[in-house]
Amino acid sequence: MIGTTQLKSSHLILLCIIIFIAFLIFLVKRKHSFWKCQGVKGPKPTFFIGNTLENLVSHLAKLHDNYYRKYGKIYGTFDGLKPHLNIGDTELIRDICIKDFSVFPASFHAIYLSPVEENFLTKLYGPKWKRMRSLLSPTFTSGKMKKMFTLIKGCTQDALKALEKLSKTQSSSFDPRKFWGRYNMDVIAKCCFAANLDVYSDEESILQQNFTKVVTGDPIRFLFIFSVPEWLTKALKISGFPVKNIEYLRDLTLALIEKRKNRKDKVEDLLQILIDSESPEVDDDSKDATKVRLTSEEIVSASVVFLIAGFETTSTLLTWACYRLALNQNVQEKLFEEVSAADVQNYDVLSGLTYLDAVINETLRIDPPVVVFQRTAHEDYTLPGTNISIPKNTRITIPIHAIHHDPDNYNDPEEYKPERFIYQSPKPFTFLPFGAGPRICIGMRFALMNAKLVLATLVRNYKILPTHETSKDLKFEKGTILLSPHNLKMRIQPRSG
Ligand code: HEM
Repeated sequence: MIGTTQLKSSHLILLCIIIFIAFLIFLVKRKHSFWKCQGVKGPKPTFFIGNTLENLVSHLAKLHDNYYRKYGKIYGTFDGLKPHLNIGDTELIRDICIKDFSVFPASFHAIYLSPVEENFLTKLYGPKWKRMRSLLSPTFTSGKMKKMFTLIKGCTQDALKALEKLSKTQSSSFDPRKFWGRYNMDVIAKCCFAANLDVYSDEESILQQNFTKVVTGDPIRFLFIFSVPEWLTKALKISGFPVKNIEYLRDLTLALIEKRKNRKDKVEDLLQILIDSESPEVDDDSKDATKVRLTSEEIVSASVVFLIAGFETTSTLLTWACYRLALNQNVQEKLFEEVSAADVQNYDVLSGLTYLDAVINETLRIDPPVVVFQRTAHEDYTLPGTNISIPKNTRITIPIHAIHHDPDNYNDPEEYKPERFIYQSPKPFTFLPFGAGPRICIGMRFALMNAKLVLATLVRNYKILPTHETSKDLKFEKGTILLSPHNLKMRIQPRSG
């Protein structure tokens, strides 16, 4: 009798477990049929985790290039159970980034944020973003860029000295990624933190170590945040960047701000521009704009975000420019002709060099340093001209690399041809290295000025050459949204002597 009762209750438990598992499978399958039901193609999601794993095991550029080729300009993926839409259609990109910006005001999704990160421009949206963006935008006008040009010229001269040393070594071979990383750290340390670092020495100062930790980040942590549901990162309090190192930079900047307040002579750097910055406050309820300044804490956040957003992006651009010039000696010679006949140390002359501009643009097209950018829907939305509807909080990815390599957008997209930027302009929303719309990269002008100056200086003085180790079929670093080449080597040869 007892035996039969036990058997019955164990059967009941087993039945409950089976029903529960069946219900779970049904629920997951239903969630994962979201795109199929709307006729949107895409890679098959893995049970429960969706397409998150692919982000970890392959590089984002290659992954999206494959999806784009296979499924077309609109494809659906899943972050866990959450639908994620990927859009390469230029009309829809315009709608999302500009026309319906109010529906898509945020870029990378805000998750758990440490106090300094809370004011990062990249993370803000709505009125807070509007205010911060309008306070920071005047920092990058051409007048301000001209003022900072002298400071960057100093960094370029130091880079030239380091290259001279390098060219005297037997192999004169170097890792461009490492070299441009050092150069760019020097630029940002001088412009944002008034710091003189000995970047070309092998010993790292404590400040440099902190910079390195903040900019290198942790790819696994980043991808985790990028891919998993928001509640999980919030619950685990996983912030995007190493808090201890960010706090070190905060204390340094706060001390600098105090010091600057008591100084009569002004230094022409980004930090000073931020301290001096004034702009009409954006107040949706009032038509009377009042002048406000950035608070010290906001200046700290701006300096740190400029370091994070500007450091590896610009050095990646310079790395690819060297690679493409080394493999395309005819392009390099044409560039040499232009820059050797011009006073590249003059801001206006440099800005007017058409071939240099085309070389930089073609490098940004073929090897965009940032391979995707994102928006998040803050309301339910139906994509114009389609029957595709997305719920509030859906993330949208714009696959920059895939768009730049689409033969519908560029003839012979795999060929490196700077001329294509001289004789015609790209079709709207097909050239997106700095994103698009009101959230377009705020540091674009600074990055271009910096990259043009140092590249022109390099090409005037040295020939960039491949080594036997320079592969034509490079591998990329995984776990990053940057297009970082893996294990790249290059050689330089002085032009004179
Ligand atoms: C070649 C160099 C660079 C590239 C390729 C690049 C690319 C990008 C891209 C793709 C975005 C996203 C735009 C969007 O969502 O529409 C972005 C945003 C941003 N970038 Fe850059 N960037 C570069 C250099 C810099 C520099 C030098 C700085 C600062 C000094 C900077 C600061 C920022 C900031 C603060 C944002 C966020 C803007 C906002 O959300 O309002 N970037 N960048």
